[in-house]
Amino acid sequence: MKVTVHRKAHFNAAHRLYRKDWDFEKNNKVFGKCNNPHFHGHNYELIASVTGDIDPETGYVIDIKVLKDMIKTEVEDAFDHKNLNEQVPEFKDLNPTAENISVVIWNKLKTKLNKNHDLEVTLYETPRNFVTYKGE
Ligand SMILES: Nc1nc2c(c(=O)[nH]1)N=C([C@H](O)[C@H](O)COP(=O)(O)OP(=O)(O)OP(=O)(O)O)CN2
Ligand SMILES: [Zn+2]
Repeated sequence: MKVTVHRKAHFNAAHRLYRKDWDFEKNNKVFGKCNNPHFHGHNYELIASVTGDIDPETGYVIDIKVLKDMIKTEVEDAFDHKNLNEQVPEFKDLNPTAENISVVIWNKLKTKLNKNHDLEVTLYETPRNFVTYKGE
């Protein structure tokens, strides 16, 4: 019997969507206003969903406090109030789209979870734009 535990979190971050190997015109054509060199920000909302068996002793799939602390260390402390392109090493050569941010978050959290836990990340870039990634 598998149960999924969800934890919400949020962070504010700035980014610019562009490729360093494309000129400004091509970046503008593909990424539009998101290519603004002065960057822009989003209030990202994250849902980390951990699936596993209920431990018969504790009744937990995972202690939510543990998940909360993990998200704080791996995501909030690393991304909150940062310029993703310039201050977060994972995006030095990786466009910080919602898709890529979700994969980076998934990789960071997955290494901290028990092997028998499955993880799905849902990342809202805006209230209407969101992505999901579960490591497949
Ligand atoms: N597939 C993706 N498409 C876009 C991404 C992304 O990460 N993945 N990101 C962006 C920009 O970050 C952009 O800033 C999105 O915000 P916004 O322009 O506010 O979004 P909308 O135009 O959809 O706003 P609405 O108010 O919902 O119309 C663009 N594309
Ligand atoms: Zn954006």
